[in-house]
Amino acid sequence: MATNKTMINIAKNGDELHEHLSTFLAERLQYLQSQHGTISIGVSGGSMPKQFTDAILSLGTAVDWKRIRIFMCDERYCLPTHPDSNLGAYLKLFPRELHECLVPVPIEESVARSAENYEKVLRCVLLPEQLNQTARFDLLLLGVGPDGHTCSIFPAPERLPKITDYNWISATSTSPKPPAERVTLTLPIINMAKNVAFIITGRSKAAVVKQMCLGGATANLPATQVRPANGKLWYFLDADAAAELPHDFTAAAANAAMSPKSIEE
Ligand SMILES: O=C1O[C@H](COP(=O)(O)O)[C@@H](O)[C@H](O)[C@H]1O
Repeated sequence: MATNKTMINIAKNGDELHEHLSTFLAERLQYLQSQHGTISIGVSGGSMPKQFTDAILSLGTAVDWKRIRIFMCDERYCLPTHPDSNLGAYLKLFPRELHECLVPVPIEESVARSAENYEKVLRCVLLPEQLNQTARFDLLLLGVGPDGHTCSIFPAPERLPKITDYNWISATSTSPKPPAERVTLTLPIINMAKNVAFIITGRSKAAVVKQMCLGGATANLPATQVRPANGKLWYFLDADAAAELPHDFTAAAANAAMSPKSIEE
């Protein structure tokens, strides 16, 4: 269910979605860069690499790249050179001088070992001095599949065993969406993030979006379980993804100015 921490943006088309996303990133990064330390951003794969890259690169020198670390919210168990690699998609789109901002998921001898070592990377970068704290990402950008998966958390999450010390990262070898082997953030660390933004486009997502915005959380639709405990939640939708929202809901949201609009429960 949308809460009063939920902001909804519905774009008429791809250009407007780009504008919404660029404005959001500019505002969030301006705030985060006024704070101290590294800025940790998690990004997703699929359709997001181009959306995110176009938006953040459009901000030019407003981005303090030397403080930014971009993590994969999930990764397919393959090398960055493989066409399935989420990191590989960003490496192709980011200018070479910014590649050092991209934090790879270690691809080890097994997908479980990759998950274990990725959690160690997170502990070192996100919490160098507070190892027993839960890592709080500054910003997570999530996609959603038509089946309600987000990151690589698919329906029937028993696929995701606790395999790492802190359970911030898990792995699956039975992803129903190829490739089968993946590493992923878990819901506990997702829901500790300070800011979470879904970027969802396409008519195939409309039913899931309706459940995410108007229905309750259910394990059958993992994206509905993303409810940042002390963070803010944004939805960046195109008209197709918002097609099953009530007309007045859509109208109200669509009338919003560029800035996000609080939607009361
Ligand atoms: O396989 C994946 O799918 C989801 C959704 O992708 P989309 O192209 O439908 O937006 C993506 O968020 C995730 O990172 C990826 O591994």
